[in-house]
Amino acid sequence: MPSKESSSRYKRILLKLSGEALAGSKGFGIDPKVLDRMALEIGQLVGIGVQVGLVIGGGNLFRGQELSAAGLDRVTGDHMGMLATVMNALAMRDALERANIRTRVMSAIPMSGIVEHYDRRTAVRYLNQSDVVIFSAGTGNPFFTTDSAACLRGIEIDADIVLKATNVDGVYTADPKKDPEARKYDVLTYSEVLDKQLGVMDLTAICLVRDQNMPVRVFDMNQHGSLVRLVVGENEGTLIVEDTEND
Ligand SMILES: Nc1ncnc2c1ncn2[C@@H]1O[C@H](COP(=O)(O)OP(=O)(O)O)[C@@H](O)[C@H]1O
Ligand SMILES: O=c1ccn([C@@H]2O[C@H](COP(=O)(O)OP(=O)(O)O)[C@@H](O)[C@H]2O)c(=O)[nH]1
Repeated sequence: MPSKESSSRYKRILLKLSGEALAGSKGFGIDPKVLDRMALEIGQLVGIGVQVGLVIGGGNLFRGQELSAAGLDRVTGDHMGMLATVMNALAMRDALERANIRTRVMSAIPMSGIVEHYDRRTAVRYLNQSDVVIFSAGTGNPFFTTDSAACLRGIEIDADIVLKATNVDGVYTADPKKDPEARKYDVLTYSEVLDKQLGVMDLTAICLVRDQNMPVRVFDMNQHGSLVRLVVGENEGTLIVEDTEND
């Protein structure tokens, strides 16, 4: 294994995992095999000295918008979605701890006896002692997404980059699942994402990272080893930054 500090281009990252990614091929719920593989890859980062903050979505269990379309009150649906992210966080903590990786779960919604309430200074202290910190319950507010939560927490903890692990291998000129002609970008600016309405991340999240100049990389974590490869400097996925000239 490479020596600490030497091989990583980042000291601290915020990794966003979609809830769907945890469901594996089943499409719903949590696949323990997927959790174990992700824990392994996250453990490799900790092993080379990277501090890891994690935000996990809830789409494998509940999404407020979908529940609302089915007739539920939207805010109630969003509360259910946020609670789903706490369940995913508990499952991920379990997998990480089984792999001997010290892990903390914090929640934006107080949940005494189950997880700690989110506190930025405490989170940074944990990260500095190499604990993985999972930020659950999104932003704590309805009408937001876990992409926004990931960008928010990434900015708050002063991460070097927000890494969005999703089910496509980057940002394309159009949705690659619908347009076979779509071409992948290696790098693009926040303004291009907004102007071209590239739908890989919600606009609230993109505006937040643009305003704080926080780089984002979108990549496919289903490709084994992609997380470690990009952290050690390989060109995985698509980088979104302020100015593509200076990258
Ligand atoms: N221009 C685009 N480039 C890449 N993916 C896109 C684009 N437009 C839409 N998508 C879709 O965005 C999806 C990923 O975003 P999202 O569903 O928010 O991810 P997650 O559930 O991982 O948060 C992909 O499944 C992809 O089909
Ligand atoms: O700050 C937040 C984050 C999430 N959610 C709710 O939690 C659900 C699950 O999150 P998301 O859809 O972002 O999960 P992912 O698509 O990443 O699995 C969302 O649909 C919302 O209903 C919310 O209300 N506020």
